[in-house]
Amino acid sequence: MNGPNASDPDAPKLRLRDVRKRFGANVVLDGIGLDIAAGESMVVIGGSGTGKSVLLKCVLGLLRPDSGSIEVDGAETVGLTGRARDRVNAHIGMLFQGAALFDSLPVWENVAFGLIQGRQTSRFAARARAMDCLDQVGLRRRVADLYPAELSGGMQKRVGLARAIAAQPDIVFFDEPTTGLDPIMADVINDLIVATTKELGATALSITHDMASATKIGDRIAMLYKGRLIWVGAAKEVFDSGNAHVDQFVHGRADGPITEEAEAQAG
Ligand SMILES: Nc1ncnc2c1ncn2[C@@H]1O[C@H](COP(=O)(O)OP(=O)(O)OP(=O)(O)O)[C@@H](O)[C@H]1O
Repeated sequence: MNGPNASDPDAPKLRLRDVRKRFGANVVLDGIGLDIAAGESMVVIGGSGTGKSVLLKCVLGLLRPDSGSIEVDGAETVGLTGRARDRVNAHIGMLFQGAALFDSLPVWENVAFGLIQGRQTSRFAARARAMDCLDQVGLRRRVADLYPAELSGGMQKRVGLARAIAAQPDIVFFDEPTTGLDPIMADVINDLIVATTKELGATALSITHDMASATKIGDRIAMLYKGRLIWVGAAKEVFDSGNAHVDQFVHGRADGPITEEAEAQAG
């Protein structure tokens, strides 16, 4: 599937350049640069409140960076509004933290929501596509007519994943996809994320602080700390990065430079 501007086939799928965002005195993103190749899976890790969600919202256009550039398929997206923004976001699927399903709609309509709303797909065709997606995430067809409240947390995540892939996006965002799941269910969801994005040939951008998830779904990992990406490398090298901050974070150690700097700042 072509992106919103397929004129530059050599451009990375996503390119961030010197992206900055502050809220008053709180500098959250302090010059983020990152290229994500087509078909690549990039995971951004970082502690609570480091700005992972702000970064994702900037790429989606829900927040406008103060400065910097965010290109999709070589075309600038910062500042796009209305239909131009919708055209970019039509290429993006999103699995929200907590799945964010509509309680009042049955499962299949949750999955088909974007197809029916944005793309004028008939309800008949949308239901058929929803059924295929539910199959892909391992949910039985009888789940289609249940309501989200009738499902376990793991099943709700599967429905959220089915919705994220329903429109066959070429970019998929995963916002803390394993939060709230037990380790076994988290691993099932990680496997499904890998399988479904591969099947689509999609580019993936995920944010998480779950290292098991990051190393399973990421080709590369970037660590966000104090507004900057302090390390970007192959996922398999993250436990051996040679960076003391990354080391403390990925091993979950109470002691280390992150704690020392936080204490110095507080006191
Ligand atoms: N709309 C907003 N207005 C003001 N401040 C905001 C806004 N959105 C985020 N922030 C601030 O930006 C910082 C980063 O928040 P963000 O939610 O991106 O962190 P995070 O890394 O996603 O954290 P977590 O892992 O806990 O979800 C926080 O200090 C937060 O208070």
